Amino acid sequence: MPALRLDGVRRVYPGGGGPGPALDGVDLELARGRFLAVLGRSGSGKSTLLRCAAGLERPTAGTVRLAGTPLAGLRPKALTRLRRDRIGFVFQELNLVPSLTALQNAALPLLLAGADERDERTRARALRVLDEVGLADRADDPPHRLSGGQRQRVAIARALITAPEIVFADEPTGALDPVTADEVLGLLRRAVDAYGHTVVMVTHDPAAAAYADEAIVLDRGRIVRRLAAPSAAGVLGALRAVAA
Ligand SMILES: Nc1ncnc2c1ncn2[C@@H]1O[C@H](COP(=O)(O)OP(=O)(O)OP(=O)(O)O)[C@@H](O)[C@H]1O
Repeated sequence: MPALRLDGVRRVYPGGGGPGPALDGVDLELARGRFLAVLGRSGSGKSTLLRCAAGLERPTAGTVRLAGTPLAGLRPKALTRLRRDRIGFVFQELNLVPSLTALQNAALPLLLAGADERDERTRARALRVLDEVGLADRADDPPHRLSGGQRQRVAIARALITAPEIVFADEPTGALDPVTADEVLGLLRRAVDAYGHTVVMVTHDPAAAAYADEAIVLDRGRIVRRLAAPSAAGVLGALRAVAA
């Protein structure tokens, strides 16, 4: 069963948006343990695709299935629970909580689900994911004592802590210098290779897309290119072809 499946997904913003639908009949299947990059020009529908796939927005038509579960059939509470327990998010707007330590930030999804912060198991799980991202020694530091790349690594630890079915990342390296971006991408790659996670990442950067197993290019809400084992040059060529 695929980790994610979209059939005929369409998203129209009533009274808003560009000239056509934000998503215009997207079919997509992503197997478990795969890393997908989503590219396309500004306004092509990347973030809308991510939000619909992650159950943050309901498509106007079509179906989204997460590990076989159709999201449309879920009541709001069940959808919230699914998002909390089975999906990891690395979104730029979902920043870390400044008053919490790295460890507490990483543990946040467990704490929100009712876990006790003083519980040794909660602490151990948070330490384990911080260790996975190479930050176990910074567990007690608040975000302001960490660099941008380290903060992004804490955000990845937080996304991984529930062992989610799928991780959605929206421009996870957009604000990072190339070397730090490379580290963060390497980490996402390792999460897939070493721990079997499934990752969907929106990016503008062909070099970032080269870390993925597959890449898709959107144009006006449609998938217009699919690349297997994408190279940076191949992705750039596909983006140029779409722009032409
Ligand atoms: N909340 C909204 N209300 C109205 N229109 C929207 C909304 N969100 C997105 N749109 C429109 O839908 C289309 C796709 O937007 P989307 O944000 O998915 O593009 P994107 O490819 O992620 O762009 P960018 O690279 O600039 O982030 C655009 O025409 C946008 O104006």
